[in-house]
Amino acid sequence: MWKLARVAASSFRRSRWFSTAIPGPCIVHKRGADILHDPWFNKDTGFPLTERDRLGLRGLLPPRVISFEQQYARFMESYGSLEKNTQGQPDGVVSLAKWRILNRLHDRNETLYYRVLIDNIEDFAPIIYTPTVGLVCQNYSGLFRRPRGMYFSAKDKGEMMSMIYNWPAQQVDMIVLTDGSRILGLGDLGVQGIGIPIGKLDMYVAAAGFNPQRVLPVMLDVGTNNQKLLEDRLYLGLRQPRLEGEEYLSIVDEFMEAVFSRWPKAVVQFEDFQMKWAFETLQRYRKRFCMFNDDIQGTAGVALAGLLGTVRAQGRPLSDFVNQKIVVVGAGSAGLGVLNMAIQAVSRMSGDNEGTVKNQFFLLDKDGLITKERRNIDPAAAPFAKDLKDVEGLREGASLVEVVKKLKPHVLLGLSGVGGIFNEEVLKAMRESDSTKPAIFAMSNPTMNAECTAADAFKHAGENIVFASGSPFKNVDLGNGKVGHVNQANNMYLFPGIGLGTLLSGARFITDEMLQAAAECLASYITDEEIQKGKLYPSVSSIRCITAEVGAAVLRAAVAEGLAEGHGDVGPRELNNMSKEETVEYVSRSMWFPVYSPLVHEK
Ligand SMILES: NC(=O)C1=CN([C@@H]2O[C@H](COP(=O)(O)OP(=O)(O)OC[C@H]3O[C@@H](n4cnc5c(N)ncnc54)[C@H](O)[C@@H]3O)[C@@H](O)[C@H]2O)C=CC1
Ligand SMILES: CC(=O)C(=O)O
Ligand SMILES: [Mg+2]
Repeated sequence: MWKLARVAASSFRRSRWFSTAIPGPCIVHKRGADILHDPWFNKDTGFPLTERDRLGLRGLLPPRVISFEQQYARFMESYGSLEKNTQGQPDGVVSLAKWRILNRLHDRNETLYYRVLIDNIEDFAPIIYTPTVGLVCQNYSGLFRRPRGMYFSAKDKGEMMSMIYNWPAQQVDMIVLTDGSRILGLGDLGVQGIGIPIGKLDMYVAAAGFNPQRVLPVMLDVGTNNQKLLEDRLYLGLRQPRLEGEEYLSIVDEFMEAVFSRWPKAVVQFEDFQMKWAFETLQRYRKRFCMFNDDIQGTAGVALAGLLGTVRAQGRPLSDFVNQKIVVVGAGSAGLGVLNMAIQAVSRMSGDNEGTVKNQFFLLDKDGLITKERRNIDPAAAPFAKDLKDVEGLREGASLVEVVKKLKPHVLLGLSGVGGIFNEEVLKAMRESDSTKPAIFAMSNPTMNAECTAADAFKHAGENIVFASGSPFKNVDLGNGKVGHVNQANNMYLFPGIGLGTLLSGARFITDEMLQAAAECLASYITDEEIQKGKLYPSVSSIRCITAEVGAAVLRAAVAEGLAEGHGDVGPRELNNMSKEETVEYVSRSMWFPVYSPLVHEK
């Protein structure tokens, strides 16, 4: 407990780098107890006496004023005690207990909540984001205490244009939307998937400095095909099968029209939609609204940055990327998104057309290697299907182990959602890889759905590998003082910067060039020295700095394309005149940082 409090105090000081010296006032339209019950404004015992007088709070709180620093230390002490008291209990029980204590703070005092989150992001991201958020979604109906975000259901058809005005904030900058149909690797969780937009937006606030008063998590409840949930008496969503076809699309259309009619400058992130709707909605909206699909586009950029890192880890120039044999396991929204972006990168590097560069990529789904012989092939996967003559010795539907043994790939990348499919035999086969430093990316979430554990990867594939996983694993002790470094290949390195850069640019659409700029920025963030230590991504603890760089790269790409219309007082001309460094500085300065602002009441 003592140790945690010490760490907390020092990180508290470190984080002040971001704070403004004198926080500006904040206008509040309520008084008295209503303020104490509003987590956006509540300071708990931290209200100074003068403010208590001004806002009608005198007598509603114990008399002593506790400083922000003291409140912070007190929370961290409680958290430390909880860690101590739950030692030895099952992981799931401990994680949910940690989530509960953080969630209670979130519900009560957002300023303090986001401050502890920012300062301790490496420790808390696994609780508010993957993997614990998966467990929270699975148990959401039982855990539910207070609503957060908005719920639009199939029963709200025709009402959304007015419903959107029920949201209390005047301005919304960032929306994360899900229909709950593919939550991490856990499948259809219906309305319970709301935990994902909430967790993603927590990362937006912590990593990109979005003002929490201007973010909105949204659940589009069109039913669920999860029989267990339909039969669960506590289930909080619509008890009906999912809408399909035009009926489904008309609900999403109505929601998008409603959002952009109230907040024309908002950015919308689509998250955890099942594959058919992920691609369809991206195509349908990306030229009409300012939106992107994180699973397809954010993941692709993070994976590409990691793949370029593996080329550097082999001591080869980036141009050697075109010679890497890459096996992608999982032909869903994430796997296909990665392939599309990687192929664009190779064709840019080689100046070759995309038809020939596809040769180095191999794609498997639940039925094995995808070749042109595949019956009823999904149209989105068809461009990556192999000609049998190009995979001599392999057959349509060849198993993963057959493919790895035959091809000796440089990279094995899993986005299948299936825990443990990189089994001992597959990992041992990677020892014969043609690479001097084979790479294993077990990117599926949450932890139990990872294609392999970090320990198994180093044990079976050898100590010489580079390893990355979607959810965090601890570094692996290889003995003799050696450490197998674990990277977290998760789209959280990019989506906050994509959202922030887009917002500040004022662009009406998110283009491939903006996304590519984000990926290239992340790829170049890591130094050669770090790469030599097996690091492909920077530490999560520096996520605000990374996001500032990524956001600036996205913003500059929008400016270069002539799409930037500016944001607030900063117009297109000012953006155009900013140097690269000035853009990073501008993005950093635009980040909200949690401090108690003086509250001023206005009727
Ligand atoms: N690390 C990260 O940043 C991200 C990770 N993900 C993870 O990727 C996973 C997949 O996501 P989506 O592509 O959206 O799902 P999806 O449902 O669209 O696709 C899953 C794919 O895996 C294939 N598959 C299933 N069983 C298989 C098996 N035994 N062998 C080979 N392939 C198999 C399916 O045929 C399908 O093509 C999820 O677990 C998700 O959490 C997704 C986005 C980002
Ligand atoms: C990280 C993420 O977006 C996913 O697993 O779906
Ligand atoms: Mg996702």
